[in-house]
Amino acid sequence: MNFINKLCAAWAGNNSLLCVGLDPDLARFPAHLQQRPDAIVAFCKAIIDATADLACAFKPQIAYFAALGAEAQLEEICAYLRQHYPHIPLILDAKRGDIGATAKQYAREAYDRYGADAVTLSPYMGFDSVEPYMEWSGRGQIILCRTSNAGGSDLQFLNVDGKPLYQHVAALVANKWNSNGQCALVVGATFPEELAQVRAIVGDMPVLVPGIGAQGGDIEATVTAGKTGAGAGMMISSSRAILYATPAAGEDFAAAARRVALETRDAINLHR
Ligand SMILES: O=C(O)c1cc(=O)[nH]c(=O)n1[C@@H]1O[C@H](COP(=O)(O)O)[C@@H](O)[C@H]1O
Repeated sequence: MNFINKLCAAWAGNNSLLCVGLDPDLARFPAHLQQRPDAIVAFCKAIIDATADLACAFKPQIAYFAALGAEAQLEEICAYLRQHYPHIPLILDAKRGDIGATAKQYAREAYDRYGADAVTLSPYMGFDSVEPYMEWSGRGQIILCRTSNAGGSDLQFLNVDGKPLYQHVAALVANKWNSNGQCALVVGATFPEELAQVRAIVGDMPVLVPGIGAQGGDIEATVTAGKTGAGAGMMISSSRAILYATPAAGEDFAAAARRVALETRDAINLHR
C-alpha cells in the first residue's frame, strides 16, 4: 500500500490524527533503563507498544540515533514497527536536501535501510533534489514549508512576488512537484494562521504538523486551521510531551506515555 493510502487507513482505523515522535534522549530515560546496552530499543519499543492503537504515524528523528552511533538500534526499531504495526506509516524525520546523486543515497538510507514509508525533506535545493526519492514507488516525501521554530520566519516569511516564500513552496509542492501523488508538507502547530493559508492552497494534501506539546502549539487552533473537509488531513506530531510524560521518569513511563497520547488524540478529535 502506498504512503498516502496507508495514512488514510491509519487515520480511520485508529480514529487518530496523532503522530508519535520517537526522539530518544538517554538523559531523560527512566533510571532502570539507563544502564542497559539496549536502552534505546527497549524504550522505543515500549512507547510504540503503548501507543500504537492511538497513532496515525510514528516518526523517529534520525539525529537522536546518529548522534550516539545508534543507527543499528534505529534499524531494529524500524524493523519492529514494520513487523508488528505494518498498518501504521513510518516517517523518518531526516530533513534531507542535496544534489540528485547524493539525494539518491539518502533515499536508499530512508526507504531501503530503514524501510520508511516517508521521509522529511528540505525544498531549498529544488525539484531535482526531491525527484530521486520518487524513484521509490509509493513512498512519501514530506517537504518543509512553514516550520515550527521562530527562526523559520527568517527565510520562509520573505516576501517573494507579493507572497511569503512558504506559500510558494506550498503551491509548488501541491501542483508541479506532486507528480507521484505521495507528497505532503510540514507546517508547525505554532503557526495556525499560516497552517490555514497552506490548507487553502493545497486542498486535501496531508500536512505533518509538529509543535503541540513541548513547543506549546494550541490543539484547537491547529485542528481548526488545518483540517480538511473530511476532518482529517493532518499528522499532528508530539515527541517529548509523550515520551517523557512522567516528571520522575519512573518504571511506568510507557503507561504515562499512553495516558498523554490518549488525552492528546482525544483533544484533537474534539475539534475535527
Ligand atoms: O519535520 C519535523 O518533524 C519537524 C519540523 C518542524 O518544523 N518542527 C519540528 O519540531 N519538527 C520535529 O518534530 C519533533 C518535535 O518534537 P517535540 O517538540 O518534542 O514534540 C522534533 O523531532 C523536531 O525535529
